[in-house]
Amino acid sequence: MIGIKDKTTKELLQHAIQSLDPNKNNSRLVSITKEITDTNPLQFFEAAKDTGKNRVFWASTEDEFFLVGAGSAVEITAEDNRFELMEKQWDRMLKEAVIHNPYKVPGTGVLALGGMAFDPVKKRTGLWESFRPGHFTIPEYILTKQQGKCYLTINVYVQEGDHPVQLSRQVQEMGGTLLAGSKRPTQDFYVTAREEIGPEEWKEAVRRATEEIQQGKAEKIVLARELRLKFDRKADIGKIMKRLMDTQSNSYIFSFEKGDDCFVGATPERLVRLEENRLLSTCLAGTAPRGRTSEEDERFGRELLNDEKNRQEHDFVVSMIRNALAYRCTDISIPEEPVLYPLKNLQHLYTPVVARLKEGYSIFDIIEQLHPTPALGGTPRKKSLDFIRKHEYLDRGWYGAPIGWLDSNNNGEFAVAIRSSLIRGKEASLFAGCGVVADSDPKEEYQETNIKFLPMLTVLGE
Ligand SMILES: C=C(O[C@@H]1C=C(C(=O)O)C=C[C@H]1O)C(=O)O
Ligand SMILES: [Mg+2]
Repeated sequence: MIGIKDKTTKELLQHAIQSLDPNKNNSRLVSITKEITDTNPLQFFEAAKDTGKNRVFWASTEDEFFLVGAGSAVEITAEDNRFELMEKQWDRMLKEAVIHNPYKVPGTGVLALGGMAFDPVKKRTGLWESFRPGHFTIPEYILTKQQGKCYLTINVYVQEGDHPVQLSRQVQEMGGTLLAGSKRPTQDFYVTAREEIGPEEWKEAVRRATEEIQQGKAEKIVLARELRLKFDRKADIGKIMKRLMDTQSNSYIFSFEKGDDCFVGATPERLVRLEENRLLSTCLAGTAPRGRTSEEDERFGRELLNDEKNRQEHDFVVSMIRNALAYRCTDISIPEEPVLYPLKNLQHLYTPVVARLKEGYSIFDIIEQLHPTPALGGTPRKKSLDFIRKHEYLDRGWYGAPIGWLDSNNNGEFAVAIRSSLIRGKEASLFAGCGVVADSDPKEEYQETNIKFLPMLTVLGE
């Protein structure tokens, strides 16, 4: 990794191209970050559509933190053994990279955004054909907005024979186009059909899961189902992101676009945040609706906090995360009791986790260790995954899996991709699941998934 101070784009590119070793790997990433004037992330996202580039959007609404990426400078992908292979590709790429980033702000500089399949073992269907079991993109252009300040990062993969003057003009022009925003009006679209996939079969699977749990074969199994929508025209992703931003607070709002397919959502569930060695994780499980009045809302909240079944769902997550972090972290701090985590359509039990990551471990190690937590898989992990593979009538794809970003300064954040939908042109698949424990009632769990569909359903026009 080479760091250079105060150079122009042209000079940096020139330097990088000249430094290529023709006898070795004759290409490398050049990454240049500049602070820019205030820029609207959604406008940048829209402008990127006009350029025909694939886009990625990430917002942590709580911190007013935004990342918007356009295009792709480097792709990191893996099928099997994905954590190790992706980390190797990331490290190798960074070693060769020329990075000009004087700011060191989390989420600037060389940054990979992406995600992975929930279960690389389960047989895939055509639904998720555009999404690999592990896939990160280092976008060509990244807008970072953090604490009111905006940064533009340009990532270029330079090769021998590249012309620095031309290349510099080209990337600066494109940067300007993206920062100028889009004049194109967003497009309305309407739901024309709605289909729940196998609701009766799903309830039956829940019943079976409770049986297995009562027989002591597992303690918790999370089962998910799908709801399909059809639209009168292609769904406008920019419009969906805007609506999610307007309606879903306390969430991570995301979109990963691959051609006509796009995975979008607003998830409240942090898996891990790393700032150098300071680690945060979250236990989020146990659900109640929001009340119509503040009295009703408080009553639902109180009942949730005291409900044995929901507390059980939650506690499995807390103990698993505690154990998973034990070897890799010090100073682990977890409160004894959960608190409420209110969202627009529902409320959850929430326990925050704070720790320090030990030297020698990376965010990849932590994700590998944590995924899937009992919030999305179950307890014990292997037993619950076996049950899901056998009885869940759904290709989860990236639903329920870690999605997020990491940068070259050991910062990163990953969330669990729930409250989400895969948009495929004029169609959408929505996903929602429930933690099934010994005394789960299939009808009630079914109702719980109905509420969990709401954040996406409402922004898709239902
Ligand atoms: C599986 C989902 O959510 C998970 C299940 C919960 C529950 O059953 O109480 C609550 C939050 C998440 O851990 C989902 O939203 O699809
Ligand atoms: Mg539940």
